[in-house]
Amino acid sequence: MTFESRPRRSALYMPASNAKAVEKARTLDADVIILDLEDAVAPETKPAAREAAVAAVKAGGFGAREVVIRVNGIDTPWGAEDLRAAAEAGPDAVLVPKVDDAADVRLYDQHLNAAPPHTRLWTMIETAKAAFHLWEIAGAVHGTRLSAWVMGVNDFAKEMRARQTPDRAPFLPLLTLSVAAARAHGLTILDGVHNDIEDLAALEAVCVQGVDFGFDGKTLIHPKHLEICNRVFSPSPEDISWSQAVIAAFNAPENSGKGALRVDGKMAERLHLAQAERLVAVAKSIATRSASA
Ligand SMILES: CC(C)(COP(=O)(O)OP(=O)(O)OC[C@H]1O[C@@H](n2cnc3c(N)ncnc32)[C@H](O)[C@@H]1OP(=O)(O)O)[C@@H](O)C(=O)NCCC(=O)NCCSC(=O)C[C@H](O)C(=O)O
Ligand SMILES: [Mg+2]
Repeated sequence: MTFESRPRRSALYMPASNAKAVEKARTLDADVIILDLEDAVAPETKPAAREAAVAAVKAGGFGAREVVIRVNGIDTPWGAEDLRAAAEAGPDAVLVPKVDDAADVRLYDQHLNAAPPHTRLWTMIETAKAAFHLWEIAGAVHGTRLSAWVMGVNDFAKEMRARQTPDRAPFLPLLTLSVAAARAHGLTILDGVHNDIEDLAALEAVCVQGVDFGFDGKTLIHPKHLEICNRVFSPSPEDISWSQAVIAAFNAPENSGKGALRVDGKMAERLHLAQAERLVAVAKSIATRSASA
């Protein structure tokens, strides 16, 4: 069985113009670093931020962390040059904002023609229009570099004029359908940011909610959020030991040909075996990642 087991529990945004934050990112326990050129950067600083992002990618030093550049939209004064520069720098991925439909994905993909093959296309899901084109946007994975979605709950709330309540009730349909569309097309999907820097209990609650939804990880805006996010999005010791027991049970010769088993007092079917194999693979990649940090 093949599946993406690379950990993407935490993806930390920072303004690419903030040299101190970018330097700090090389030491932080984030699976993904997102060098932002879009909303975190003021218009007058955008060209300098672009240069800084390119220089940071070229300089490297991020270890096992994936490095992503988030560009400005193609309909802005900076988008085309951001895309050209990002393609030339060749980060792990280029994250594009405010995608409305599959045509947008294909357009951005064309702008990355000159990028090296390892550079993937990630898109934000954050517009009201996108909410009605999730299936088509995810389907654009075929024939393009698209490989991941990132939820942009701040922009979505702005467009909807919705309030960001602690239970995120206004966004539950979008979050569920986005995970379903992403899974159906084999995309990685990361949850949106938690804006309150200091309320770590609320952060933990939304991380748990993100895991419950099936997200692979969460985007973050502050290093303080990393420990909680990494912990919550890692398989727990109990999950790992249950998964190992399920794998062992299905591998036992006496169980060959059986579809359903009792494991530690619970029913396990072959669909649980597939889940268990994935969870153990994810746990192994997290352990490998931690050992190399
Ligand atoms: C939100 C912040 C502006 C807060 O900044 P500040 O109050 O200055 O932070 P601290 O003083 O607490 O910082 C302590 C140290 O940590 C470093 N730091 C802070 N934030 C980051 C970061 N994101 N990455 C790396 N390092 C960081 C500081 O440099 C301090 O270091 P030291 O002095 O050595 O102790 C700030 O946190 C920030 O800019 N965050 C990121 C904002 C951002 O990128 N926003 C864009 C993405 S969110 C979004 O747009 C989502 C989506 O599109 C949607 O629509 O929802
Ligand atoms: Mg946004």
